[in-house]
Formats: sequence, C-alpha cells, structure tokens
Amino acid sequence: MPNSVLKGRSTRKTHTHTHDYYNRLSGHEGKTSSLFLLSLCYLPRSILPSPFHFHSLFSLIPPPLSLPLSLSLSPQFSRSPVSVNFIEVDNREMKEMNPWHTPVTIIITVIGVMAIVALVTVAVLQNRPLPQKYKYGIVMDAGSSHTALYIYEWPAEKDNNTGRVEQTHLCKVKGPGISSYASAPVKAGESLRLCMEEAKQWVPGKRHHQTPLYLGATAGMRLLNMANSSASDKVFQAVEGALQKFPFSYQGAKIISGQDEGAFGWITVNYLDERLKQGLETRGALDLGGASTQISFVSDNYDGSESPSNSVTFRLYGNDYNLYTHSFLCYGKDQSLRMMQAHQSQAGPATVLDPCFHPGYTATKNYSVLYDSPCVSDRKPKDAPDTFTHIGIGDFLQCQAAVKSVFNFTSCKYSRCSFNGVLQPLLQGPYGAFSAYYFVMNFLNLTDTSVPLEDVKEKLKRYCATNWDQIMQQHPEVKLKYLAEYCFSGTYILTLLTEGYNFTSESYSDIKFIKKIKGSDAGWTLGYMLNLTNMIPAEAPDTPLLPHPGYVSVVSVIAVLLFILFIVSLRPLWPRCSKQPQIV
Ligand SMILES: Nc1nc2c(ncn2[C@@H]2O[C@H](COP(=O)(O)OP(=O)(O)O)[C@@H](O)[C@H]2O)c(=O)[nH]1
Repeated sequence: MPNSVLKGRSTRKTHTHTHDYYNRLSGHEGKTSSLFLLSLCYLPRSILPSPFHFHSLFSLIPPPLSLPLSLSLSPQFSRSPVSVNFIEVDNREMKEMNPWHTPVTIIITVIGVMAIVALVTVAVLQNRPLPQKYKYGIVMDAGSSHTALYIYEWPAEKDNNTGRVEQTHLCKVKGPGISSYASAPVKAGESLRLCMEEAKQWVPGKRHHQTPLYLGATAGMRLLNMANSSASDKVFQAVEGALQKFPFSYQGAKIISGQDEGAFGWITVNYLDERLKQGLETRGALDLGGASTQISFVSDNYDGSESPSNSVTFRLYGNDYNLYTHSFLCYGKDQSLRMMQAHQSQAGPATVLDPCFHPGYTATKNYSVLYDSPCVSDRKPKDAPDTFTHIGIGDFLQCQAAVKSVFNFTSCKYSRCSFNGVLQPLLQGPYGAFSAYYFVMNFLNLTDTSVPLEDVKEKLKRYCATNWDQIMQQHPEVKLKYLAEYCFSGTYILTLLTEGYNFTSESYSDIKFIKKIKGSDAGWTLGYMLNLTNMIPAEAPDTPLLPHPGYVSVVSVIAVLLFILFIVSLRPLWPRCSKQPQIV
C-alpha cells in the first residue's frame, strides 16, 4: 500500500494497535517488551537499509530480557507518514525460524565483541600516560647586583632530550651580588644559605643527590676578577664551601664569559618559544644587566668570517645556527650610569647637575664609591673633594646627549659596527629584550613597541621632567634606588637600542620586552643548564607517528570498523521484517 494512505487518521490507529500488539508479545497487560527494536520499525524508510525488516527482530529478545517500558513514540514520529510492518506472529515460532539463534552465529558474535574490547583495552592501557616523575636542576645566577636561584624540572622518562624543561621556583638571594663581598668573602657564601634551604624543600628528598647544582657568575665577578683576582678567588672559595654543604650534586661555580652569557640567553628564549625544536625563524636576545649587556641574533649577513670572536655555532635538533653575539662589559645599566656620571664630573665639581634625574632630586654621594669600578677608575678626577652633591634637573634631551657620551662611534674596522668598534651585522628578525630591559620599560609603561618611537620618547620626556616629590608620592612601594634611576634607565635603553644597536623607528617594533616565557624567566640560566646537561640534542629526536590520544582513537575506530564489517559480512543471515507490510 502506498505511504500516502497512512496520512491523517490512520496514524493514531496504528499507534493504538501497536500498543496492543506489544502487550500481547510480553504476555503482560500494561507492560511492554523489546520496545527499542519495535520503535526502529517506526523510523522513516529513508534512513533504514532497505532489506532490514524489523518485525523478526522482536524474536531476538528472549522474554526474560523484555523491558517493562511503556511505549512512547515521539509526537514527531506519530504524526509523520510511516510504513508499518505489522504482523502478529507467534513468538516461539519466530525464534525457531531466526538464523541468529544458531549457536555458531552467537559464538562468533561474542568472540568478535570480546576481541574488539580486548584490543581497545590493551591499546589504552599500554599507552596510558604513566604518573609523572620529575628530575631537577638548580642554577644560581650570581649577577652584579644580586644572586638568584632557579630550579628547573623535566619529566624523568623524557630524559632523552624530548621533554620540556620548565622553571618551577625562583629564589632571590637577600643582599647584593657576590662581587660586593670582596672585603668579607665568607658572607658571600652565607648569603646563599636561605635560598639553598628553600631548594631543599622544593626538590623531593630522594632526588637531592642526583640534582645538579651550578653557579655561574656574570659581569660583577668579571669586573672584580679584573680589578682584584685574589679577592675574586676568595669569594668563589667561600661560595663553593657553602654550596657543597647541601645534598645536591654540586657541579662547580665559575665566571661565565660574556659570549656564553649572550649565547645561553638566546638559547633560553628560543628553546622556551619552541623555535629550536620546530626549526622556526629564531628570535634575537637582548639582555641588559647591571654591569654588562648582551646582543645575540642570527643574521644572513653574518657567517663568522668577519670578527670570528663574535660567532657561536650550534647544531640543535638537526639545524645549524651561526649566532652573532656580543657582550659589552660596563654597558649594563648600573655601570653605564657610573660612566655617564664620571663623564659629567671629570673636573671633580662639588655639585653635579644631572639631566637624567628628576627635578627636585638631591643626594650627597661619595666620589670614591662612584669611581670604584674598572669601568670608570681611569677617569677619576685628581683634585676632587670626597663627596659631591648630585642634583637632578630632569631634561630628557640633555640626558640623551649625556648618555650618548658613553658610546664611542668614531672607529669601525668592520663592514658595520654598533659602537666601540664592535662588528654588528644587519639586524634581522624579531627580538626578545629581557632582564633590566623589561624591569625598566615595564615600570615606565612603555613595553608596547607598536607605539611609535617618537611617542615613546615624548612620554619619557614628560616622565623625566616630573618633580621627584611627585614621583615618590606616586610610587611609595618602589625601592628608592630604582625609582630615582628610571629616567636615566629608560633614556639609556632607548639610546642603546637606537644609537648603539641601530634599531630604527620601524625595526623598534620587532622588539618584545619580556620577563617570562611560558612560566620560565628569560635569561641565560636555562640555556646554560640545557647545555651542560646535554638536554638539547644535535639531531631531531624520533617522534612517534601519533600522539597517545590520536593512537588510541585510531585503534578504536579501526576496531569498530572491523566489527561493522564483520556484521555486514553476516548479511545473508540477517533476519527480515515482513515483505508484506500490513497497515492497520
Ligand atoms: N627596576 C628594577 N631593576 C631591577 C630589578 N631586579 C634587578 N634589577 C636591575 O637589573 C639589573 C640586573 O642586573 P644583574 O642581573 O645583577 O646584572 P649582570 O650581572 O650585569 O647581569 C641591575 O641593574 C639591577 O639593579 C627589579 O626588580 N626592578
């Protein structure tokens, strides 16, 4: 009978008769059984495979499995035109006719389902992520102004160079950098004790003995070593003695070269950005410390043949890098301030008017302290009084000129130079500027490098001209030493970048001021540890074709497809609904 006859009143009738039929099948008035399969027979034909006739399927469900459900067809189905296969059949008789009830079919089906379940279970269990165990490494950055202790961790089973190393803890040592303890070296060792105790808490006890501990000293100790090498040795002895008392695997304390400081800072930034692993274009590293500053980048114009001392080559994850790097000793922000003030006070005046300090700023300073550094000692005025009065006038343009006086642009024996006759290839690619670059620009609210350089200078000009009292009122929480120097520091950073390294108004926007990348501080320490522990392989590690979840999904999908294929292959055995539909 054509479907059209089902329209209208007949639909309701069908519903009623179906209910009666079901009650008979289950043998219980008010109860129904096998409703799911029955409802399949009510689906529109268009969504069913044509030979699949459902009435016989009722016989698949033995009476004990019948569900006490009440029939509830959705209004949508009860109203739509449907074809109904409805033959009252004796339940027992149908069971006998149904080939699904043959023992062989049942056994094959059960074995098939069990095999698929076993396959998926094994795939999931075999590849489930194991509870993570970590390994640790400790690096102490003995900087010119302070010492910081970094704890890194990485998954223990990924020791084979594929795991990500992350910073888990940073402890800032109280007091100045270790180079300041030249006259009392024992105190240099003692100053590290609290942070070392903290490290003992952060690294699980059973890992203490296998956790490497490194101390790297930078420009502060480089300068002390230049000025007084025996004092520098004594500081190291005291530091070693203190560190060896702790249960870690002590790997030594040493001064790292400026070149290493630059190169390891570059590795840190590009490792954390995952640029090395993925072989992407690298990011140059700009590091501003207190006593030195580093610039490191890869340039197509630099192959290391010109000024080889600026070249560092690496093979990392299967890629070769020829890095240009240079560390300017004395051009950290603290030593450059000294150099600028030395320049202003060469005649030994009792009063120094300083354009890089705010108007209203006044302080009495000691000449011998100002000149107590190899960066300025040769400029010490002969007939100067002990002290001088340092007075701020807050003039950005004059400050820029004074800052510029610390750079020497007169001679260059290479194809192009930054300053002081140092080769610098053409700038290329993006840059990350960290350490004091970040501290200063972040405080001044000038980290957005999409702001035109002229606007940045204008903002700094207004900031420098602000009265010192007002600055102190606005920032009561900031250390006075830092606060007094931000005008100078900001001016120094802009002058170093534009006049020193030749960043233009356009390329300035390639710089990103950063403190952390994915939770780890930007700086040389991570690159240093990765290098010493051989954590970055020269060649790209073999990676599995699929990550774990992808692998499990593929196995599961294949298993389900196999099962469906298996069922389809049994098609000749499928039961059929009536070929003679009867509409009631
Ligand atoms: N404004 C500001 N400056 C900081 C902070 N911490 C460190 N610095 C300065 O940043 C510079 C970092 O110096 P450091 O790492 O000790 O020097 P390095 O040995 O030359 O690398 C110094 O000039 C510090 O005074 C901070 O929290 N705020």
